[in-house]
Amino acid sequence: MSLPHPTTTASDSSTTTIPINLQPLPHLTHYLPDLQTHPNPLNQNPFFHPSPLFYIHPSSDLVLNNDNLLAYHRAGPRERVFFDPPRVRAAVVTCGGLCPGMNTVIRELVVGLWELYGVREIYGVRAGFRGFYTGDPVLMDPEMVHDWHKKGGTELQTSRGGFDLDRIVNGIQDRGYNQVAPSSSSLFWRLIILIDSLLFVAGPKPGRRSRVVYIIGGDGTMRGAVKLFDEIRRKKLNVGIVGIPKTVDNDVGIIDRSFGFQTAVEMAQQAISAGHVEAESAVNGIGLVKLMGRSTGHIALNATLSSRDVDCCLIPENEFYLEGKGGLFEFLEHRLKKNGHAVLVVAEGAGQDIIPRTDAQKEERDESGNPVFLDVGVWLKSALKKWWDQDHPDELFTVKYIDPTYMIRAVPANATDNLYCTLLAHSAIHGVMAGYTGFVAGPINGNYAYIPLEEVAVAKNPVNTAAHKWAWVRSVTNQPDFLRS
Ligand SMILES: Nc1ncnc2c1ncn2[C@@H]1O[C@H](COP(=O)(O)OP(=O)(O)OP(=O)(O)O)[C@@H](O)[C@H]1O
Ligand SMILES: O=P(O)(O)OC[C@H]1O[C@](O)(CO)[C@@H](O)[C@@H]1O
Ligand SMILES: [Mg+2]
Repeated sequence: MSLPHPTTTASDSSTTTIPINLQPLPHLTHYLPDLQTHPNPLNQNPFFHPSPLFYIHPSSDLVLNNDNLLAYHRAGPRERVFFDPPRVRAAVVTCGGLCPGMNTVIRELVVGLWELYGVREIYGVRAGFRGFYTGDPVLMDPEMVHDWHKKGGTELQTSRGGFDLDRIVNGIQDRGYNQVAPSSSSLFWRLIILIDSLLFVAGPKPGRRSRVVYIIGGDGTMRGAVKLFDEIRRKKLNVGIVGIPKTVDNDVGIIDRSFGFQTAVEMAQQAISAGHVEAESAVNGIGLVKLMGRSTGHIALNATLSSRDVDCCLIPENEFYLEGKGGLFEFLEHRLKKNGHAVLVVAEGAGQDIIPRTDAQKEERDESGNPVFLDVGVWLKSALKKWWDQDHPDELFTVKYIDPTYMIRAVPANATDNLYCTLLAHSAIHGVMAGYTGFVAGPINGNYAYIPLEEVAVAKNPVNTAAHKWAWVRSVTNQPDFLRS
């Protein structure tokens, strides 16, 4: 199959022919045509000898997305690389909320760059995008990061807001980091790096340093990364930009799922079990568990399916109502009569349209511009009590509200997510080294691919309430569909 053509055709030995649209992927040579290539340093690795099938060849360079029949370049090492590893200066940054596995991705980027490609200058940019123009970067090596995969959070710190494009690009351009890291903080090194920065600004010539920037973050971060990439391309800078999608909510589209999501679902089981125990141990007891999920209910949905203790799962994609026929109160009334207790799981973004709020509350945004939600759990608890007191003033009733919010994301990744993070990091490294830029590394139908950043930044991943998985939830819970008849 010939790859440079965006549209090709694949046919099998039978009669069907499927048109395949190979998504074009930005490459540094698109605006720096004279870049030199080098043999992949993996050829010189003393510990393993790449077999002929080790490198991705044009004939195997394709991952098909079954959902939209688009094809993407396959992730993996290429025979020739567009960076001279000893002259690479890499930066890693983490943005947005926490997610299990962030530290694993950082660790694997450092170890992979160091061990596989021989890169020795790997900087951690502190506290999100703003770290490109404030504070000191940290020089990382395998020894420093060796146990980071066992830690929750991000050792580099993270933040929301602070996306100042000019200052970020200037930060990268003027060497990126205004302070030399500890191991090279002598005046001599400062001078060398200053000269190097001036040469870098002068243009990409053989022997000059190249930058690669690994940006770990969610949908907002990817939108910022697109702007950063566009500006870097406009300025024709020899800087590779790669995004690694991170979102505990699993709200980034195209890829199969985001790292840390499964760990979060696993952690959510503890909250649901506690809600179940509390509910069962009370007369007319309700266990109400709020789980993360700003605009998507994937955590609530998956936690419900795995737990089987849940009577009703409320997600942002499926509007619900409280009173009247087919409403939540009527359903709970039946469940309490039948079982004596009920467990309710609600995603934090659910019901936001029906919670009363002031005009000021409607306008409230966080530093990144995301809407600030009211607490659906607190509101539901109070609404449930009011309803019961009104309809059953003489009967006992208890609502135990459990809000494990940060507990499900501020933990180390589980084994599956750790493996996933490793593959993501290595995929990202191979792609950048091969000269690709402005892309995201991620799995599509189980195969790791390189997807243009622009596509990922706009691709959302809502729960499809018309699809099988939501029908499965409803068959497990038998909850109402909340479609007013
Ligand atoms: N449209 C945008 N353009 C440029 N930068 C953006 C944009 N949206 C968000 N950002 C920046 O991206 C960073 C992270 O964004 P945000 O806080 O929305 O988190 P996120 O990446 O979506 O992660 P998550 O929602 O999973 O926690 C912030 O520094 C924010 O300023
Ligand atoms: O970390 P913060 O700013 O409190 O944001 C919490 C939000 O981050 C997320 O974990 C990821 O977007 C959401 O589920 C949640 O609404
Ligand atoms: Mg987000």
